[in-house]
Amino acid sequence: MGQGRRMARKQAIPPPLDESLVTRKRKDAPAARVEEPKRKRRAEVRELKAGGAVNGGALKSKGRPVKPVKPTKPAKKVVPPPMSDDEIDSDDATDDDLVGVNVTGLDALGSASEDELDDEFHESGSDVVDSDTDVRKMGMWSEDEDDSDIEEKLTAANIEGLSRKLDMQKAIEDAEAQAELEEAALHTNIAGDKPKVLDDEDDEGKPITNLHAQDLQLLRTRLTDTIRVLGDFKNLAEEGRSRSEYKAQMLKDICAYYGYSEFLAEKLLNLFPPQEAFAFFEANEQPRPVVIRTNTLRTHRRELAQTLINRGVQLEPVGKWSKVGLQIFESQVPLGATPEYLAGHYILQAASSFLPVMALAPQENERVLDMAAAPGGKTTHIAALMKNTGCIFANDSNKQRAKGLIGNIHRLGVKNTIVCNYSALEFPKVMGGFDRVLLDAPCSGTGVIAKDASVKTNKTEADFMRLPHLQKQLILAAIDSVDHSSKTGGYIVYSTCSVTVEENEQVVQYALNKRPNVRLVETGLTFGKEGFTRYMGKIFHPSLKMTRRYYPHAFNVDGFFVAKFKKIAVTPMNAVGANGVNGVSSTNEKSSTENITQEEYVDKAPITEDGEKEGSDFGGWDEEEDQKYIERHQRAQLRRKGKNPKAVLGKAKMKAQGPENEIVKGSGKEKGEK
Ligand SMILES: C[S@@+](CC[C@H](N)C(=O)[O-])C[C@H]1O[C@@H](n2cnc3c(N)ncnc32)[C@H](O)[C@@H]1O
Repeated sequence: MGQGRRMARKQAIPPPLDESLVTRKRKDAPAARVEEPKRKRRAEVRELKAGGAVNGGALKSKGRPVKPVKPTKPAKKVVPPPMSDDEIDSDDATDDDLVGVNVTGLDALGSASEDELDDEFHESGSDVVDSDTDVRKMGMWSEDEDDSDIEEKLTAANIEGLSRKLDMQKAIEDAEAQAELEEAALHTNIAGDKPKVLDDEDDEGKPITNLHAQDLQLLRTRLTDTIRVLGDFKNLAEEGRSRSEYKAQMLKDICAYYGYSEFLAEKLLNLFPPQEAFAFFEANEQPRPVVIRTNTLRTHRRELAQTLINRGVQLEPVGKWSKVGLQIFESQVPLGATPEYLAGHYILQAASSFLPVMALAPQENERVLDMAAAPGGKTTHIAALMKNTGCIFANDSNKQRAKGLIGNIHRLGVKNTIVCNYSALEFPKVMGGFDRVLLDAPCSGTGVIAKDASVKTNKTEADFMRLPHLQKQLILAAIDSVDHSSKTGGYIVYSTCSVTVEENEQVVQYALNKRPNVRLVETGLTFGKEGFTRYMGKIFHPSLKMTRRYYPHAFNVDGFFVAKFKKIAVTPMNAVGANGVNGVSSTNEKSSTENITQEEYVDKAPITEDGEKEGSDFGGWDEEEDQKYIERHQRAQLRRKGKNPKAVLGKAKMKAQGPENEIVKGSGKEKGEK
């Protein structure tokens, strides 16, 4: 996605990322987005009022039918969100994405008027900006306060103005919504007992082809009516109409209204009950909150927050689940060009991108492989959690993207990482024996449609054959690269920014089938929906419950999937290179893992959030550990040359220890003696 699309979107004040909506059962689909239809309806009404004809042609299923709603007041002096450093994780990402930051000339972040902003800034300024010394004296975030204190104080420090604004906004929105509902009830059949779902033909029986703004609103009404009927079919369905008729109608309307290809719309629709599907499609029309991740190799979150607040950034902690994320509400400075950004104190990173790394829970001094690493959002997070110790191999098959990865590694002060440029399929032949492996796989990007709307139409059936095939081969390579006997690890995390079952549960099931030496384990993540154990006639291993799904409508984060495996034995010889076409067990098939008892494996190394660090800003090297590796390498080299490592290295060691040692420990000959 180029910058243009992103820049064209105004970032309204987003709701906070909500991990409180933890739902263990898919059926408990949250009604969290009940507000959404209202919002959309309001947007349309505003368009209609403004006389803005919405592109009727879009209803012929081209592109997005609803133009982005312009803010009512022009936004001034506010700087928009730059693209995330890790933006568009899908493999379709272009080099533009690697630039990752937006320095100048961007649209406004938020739609508040200058006056409003001035007020807020003054407000926060009186608390924070102008009284820097006071704040520091008070210790906005003292070393010993607990997390909740920290979050409360951060919020209190800059959010007062914001919350007043939100209150006002909410009051206005509520009033508008009420008026609209009343207006809508007059025009539509919503108020009726049994909604008569609209036909595709006009009164004269001719097909309605060229729909305009009003039609679009009617289309939306039909969509919501259809969903209502599907939610209570027995009582609300019209006589003689079947459930599948209503479903087909819903699919058609989703394609027309949101601009999806029928192929993809159906795939996504099948993931949810109708009401939740609607919430998902709606959420894909809204940008996700802008989030930055504090680079704890360089700074603390509280210091970073303080500095950014002083620069006019309105922010708050991303949620209790992360100690390093900050959600940005508004900014008067370009977030991709602040001195702190350039000094590597933070990286722009979607909140959901934190999750795979948190699940991986890398430990200090481990050897970690990041198989598909560019542009490095997750690699640099791993490095921070490892406090720059141990060794990370950050691999990406795309050389251009690997350059962006190197850039981020340098900017963020990562010093324990080696970048390599192989197809990850070549692992473990290139290298194996890792304590942990992250496979953030190339995917279709159906979780990030809000960022890249082209996904709506450019994904074909071929993509959903090609990508899962690649993902399945990659996951086997990831498993085979891990050292099952690692004292601290032996874990593999598989993640995608897609929500399709083909790219997630089916890939995981394939891995379980082909590698009986791995088990799924809990991700350790505190929120997220359970992965599917059944889907459209397919049955997956019950442990798939331990995988986690993230949706924009449920948690206000990008769509994501995270699975964590523990490798418990070497890969059996007969499993190596196993190349089944489809590892998914159908209702009739028995999974090869079904008969294996599911022992419980718990990653004893907990997710060590990197909010607090001790010692130097740059972690440090473990000299002793390094020495061991250097010596091992030297010994191997000497042996290859046909020399006796003991003799050569022993001599060198004595020399290094100084003349006294040479005399004492030597062969009795003093230095210089022949
Ligand atoms: C989802 S993105 C990775 C994002 C990255 N983990 C981050 O957090 O910044 C997927 C990456 O996989 C890379 N890729 C695609 N096929 C690959 C392969 N066969 N081996 C290694 N990398 C591959 C793409 O170049 C792309 O950079």
